[in-house]
Amino acid sequence: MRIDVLTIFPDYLAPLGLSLIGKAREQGLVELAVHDLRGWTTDRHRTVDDTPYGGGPGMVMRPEPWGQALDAVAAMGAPERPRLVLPTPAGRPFTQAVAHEYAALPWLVFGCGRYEGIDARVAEEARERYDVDEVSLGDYVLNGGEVAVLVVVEAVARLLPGVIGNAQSLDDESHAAGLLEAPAYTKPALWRGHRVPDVLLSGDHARIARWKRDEALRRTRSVRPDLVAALPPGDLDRRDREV
Ligand SMILES: Nc1ccccc1-c1cnco1
Repeated sequence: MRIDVLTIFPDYLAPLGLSLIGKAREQGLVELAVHDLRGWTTDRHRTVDDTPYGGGPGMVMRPEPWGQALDAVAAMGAPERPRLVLPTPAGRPFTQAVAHEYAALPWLVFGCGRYEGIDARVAEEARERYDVDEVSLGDYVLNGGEVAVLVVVEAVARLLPGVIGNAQSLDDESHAAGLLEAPAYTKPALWRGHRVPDVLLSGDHARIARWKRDEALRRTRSVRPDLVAALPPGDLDRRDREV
């Protein structure tokens, strides 16, 4: 997978060179390039923002540098047509399902907005050369898209074959099968008066699997009833409904 990131703060993306992603890059599973948007400005002050039409506080990112930058990046991998991912509070929710969707794509280009956002015509015009996707990580406000890109890249890259050592662990994680994962424990069996649930020390794999399923359901019902409601009807058996 090829990943390009456009930002006015390239150093913010430095963590993508560490551990998991760093290893994926060494293994040639991910090819990453971070581009400074100011490289496509033409004035002495390398201006990327301006006052908003219609008034209002703050500044908006100018369309010209974005247009030039997106032209240049699209040309780097032509004739492939990349997915342009624009993190924004006004986007569709980024979920594990979207992470899987992205992991199946050959080329992701991320555009990091700052200030009050990017001139709306940029996403509109980019549709000529990109499949454009505006995504939100949640209902809160960040100062820019860079941290959102770090989250999305990690969530996607770890799904690529060979990046995570034990692919099995991907199946048991929260959101993997639409439920939150069961509580996890390790040694010692007794810690400050708190014991590990006996079933986990029983060696009875069928009972352990059932306990994990029950706990996952119980936990999901408690903190994310919306996930239980969204499960396909066939996913919950009669016993599940009694948990
Ligand atoms: N608040 C933001 C500001 C700039 C770019 C993305 C966001 C964002 C993405 N998901 C939630 O917020």
